[in-house]
Amino acid sequence: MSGRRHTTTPPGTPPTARLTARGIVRRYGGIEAVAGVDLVAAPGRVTALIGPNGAGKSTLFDCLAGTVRPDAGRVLLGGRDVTRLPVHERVRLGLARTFQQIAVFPTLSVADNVRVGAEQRSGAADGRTARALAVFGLGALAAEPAGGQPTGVLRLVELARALAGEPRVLLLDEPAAGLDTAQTARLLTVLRGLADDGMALLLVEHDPDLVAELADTVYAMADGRVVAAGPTAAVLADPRVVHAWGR
Ligand SMILES: Nc1ncnc2c1ncn2[C@@H]1O[C@H](COP(=O)(O)OP(=O)(O)OP(=O)(O)O)[C@@H](O)[C@H]1O
Repeated sequence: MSGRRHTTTPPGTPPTARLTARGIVRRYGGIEAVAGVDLVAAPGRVTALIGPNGAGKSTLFDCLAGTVRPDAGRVLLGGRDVTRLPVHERVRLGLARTFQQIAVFPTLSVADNVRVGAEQRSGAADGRTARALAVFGLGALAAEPAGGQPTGVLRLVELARALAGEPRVLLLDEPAAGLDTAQTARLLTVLRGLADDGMALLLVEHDPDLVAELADTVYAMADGRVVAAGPTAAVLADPRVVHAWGR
């Protein structure tokens, strides 16, 4: 996933970037959905955000992606404060995301869905579209309408669309949901490869086996706070995580 020359990333911007959350707070009425969270998603690493339902994972994720504005705290992308930047500006700086609820354009072809991601950057979108389709083995379905595809394929289309913008930081909300065993295996290989090439990956994930296999670093949240953070094996064995996650 090289090809910075194809992007509109501002000149002098390094090809890799760290995503940092500092003291993020987000309230809904009387609830502190996120109650002061620090987090780093580093280049070349897969970072997982885990925790029980209602822990605040999605809210934090949305604060990082730009769809929710935090009440306090800062979001830094490659050292730049993006806290007040809208989603499309963060995308331009190299941030991409996928959604828990699959969001594809059903009337567009598989390829045109992926092209939407490729066109987030200037330059030849054809090449980026073709590469992203190939990464997920979607070439044979390129001309088919997305609307008729099974959930597993749609999940891959969404991932390919995020990848087609050649992001520096990729946020993934339960990326393997709806995938079969073979698709999940392929996904894990692709995601590992992206991290090994220098991308920073942050995923919200409920499946402990997937986290154990893929993540380098884990942040465990409960009640809006990080209750444990560090290397995957240590966090997954932490009694607070076992208790809060109900494992
Ligand atoms: N738009 C909203 N309006 C009101 N309350 C919200 C809103 N979004 C989230 N909350 C509340 O904030 C808290 C954290 O929710 P959030 O969805 O971030 O948790 P989560 O860890 O992502 O849960 P899940 O794993 O079920 O997706 C919950 O108490 C939830 O009800």
